[in-house]
Amino acid sequence: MSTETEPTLAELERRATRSGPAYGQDALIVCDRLVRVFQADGVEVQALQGLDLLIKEGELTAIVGASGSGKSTLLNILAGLDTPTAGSASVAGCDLLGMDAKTRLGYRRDTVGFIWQRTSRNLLPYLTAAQNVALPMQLRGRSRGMGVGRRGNRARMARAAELLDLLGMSHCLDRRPAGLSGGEQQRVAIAVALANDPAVVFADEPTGELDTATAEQVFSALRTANSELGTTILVVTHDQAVSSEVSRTVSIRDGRTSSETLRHVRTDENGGESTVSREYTTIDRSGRLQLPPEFTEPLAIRDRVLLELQPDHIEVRPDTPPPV
Ligand SMILES: Nc1ncnc2c1ncn2[C@@H]1O[C@H](COP(=O)(O)OP(=O)(O)OP(=O)(O)O)[C@@H](O)[C@H]1O
Repeated sequence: MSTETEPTLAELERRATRSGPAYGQDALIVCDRLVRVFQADGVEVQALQGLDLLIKEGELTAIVGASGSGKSTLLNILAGLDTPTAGSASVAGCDLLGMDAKTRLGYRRDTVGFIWQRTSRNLLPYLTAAQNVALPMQLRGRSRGMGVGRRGNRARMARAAELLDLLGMSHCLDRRPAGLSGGEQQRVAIAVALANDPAVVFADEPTGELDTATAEQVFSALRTANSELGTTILVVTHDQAVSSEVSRTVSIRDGRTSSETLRHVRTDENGGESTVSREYTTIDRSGRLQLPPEFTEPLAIRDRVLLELQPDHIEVRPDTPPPV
């Protein structure tokens, strides 16, 4: 039997604090070792296998991945529609695991906005574009100080018109969804998602039903919302080409983040602008690194590799027999 006394809770807390800043303390969205296991016909499916993700306030990020990689599972958790089996997730300081039904409702109404792939899920067919945008403000009630009655209604319609104008949709204020193209409907849906000034907007395949040119217009509206209003936006899609539309793309593979592409605009000495993109591989919180098949396959790397620390990089070599 051990003679050592057990550390007190205060001591454990002190040790935890001493180990440095908390994971993701400056991020708006924090996913920490998220696991989601489904049971289907007696078979266990691990949709998320310890997914780590940090998103800072003001970022416009796309999550991409093949079918079945876990994108919808992640989005459902972040949207407050599902809870993880293990791990933790928070959005704008809201702990997504510890919410009761009332808090969850408030979270979905005030903290986050949604754009779904099916336009019919985003807009009510019997309301005009402006009325659709005003509706979430009305449902939120008086808390935002827009007042009640006619004055409140005027204030809501004015804000709806402002948002639609920002997204290049001022010509559609009084049209119902049936009188709008698919791309126009999605741009109105962006205004609806922004109506209550949410901290984050989640978009699930928002351009899935659109052709390439129209999809570009929708992404341009998302970029405007991000740059003009500062709203953090997370788009989930299986379309890898979306990388050219956003500044950060995070790839998911087998329920974990695997790689990232960051893009930024570089200005040369003559004022000319060009876009530079860089690809990164993600290291998870345990130091695990996923080597992409484009790197492992040509070198026949399989079970293990040789690592060598250099002053400014790490060398990764195939496991060849040592020289005799
Ligand atoms: N409710 C569920 N019950 C059982 N298995 C599920 C459930 N939801 C998702 N899965 C499984 O979890 C894995 C991840 O699914 P998910 O829908 O998150 O992937 P995805 O990347 O969004 O795919 P897609 O692009 O096709 O929508 C898949 O193997 C899927 O079959």
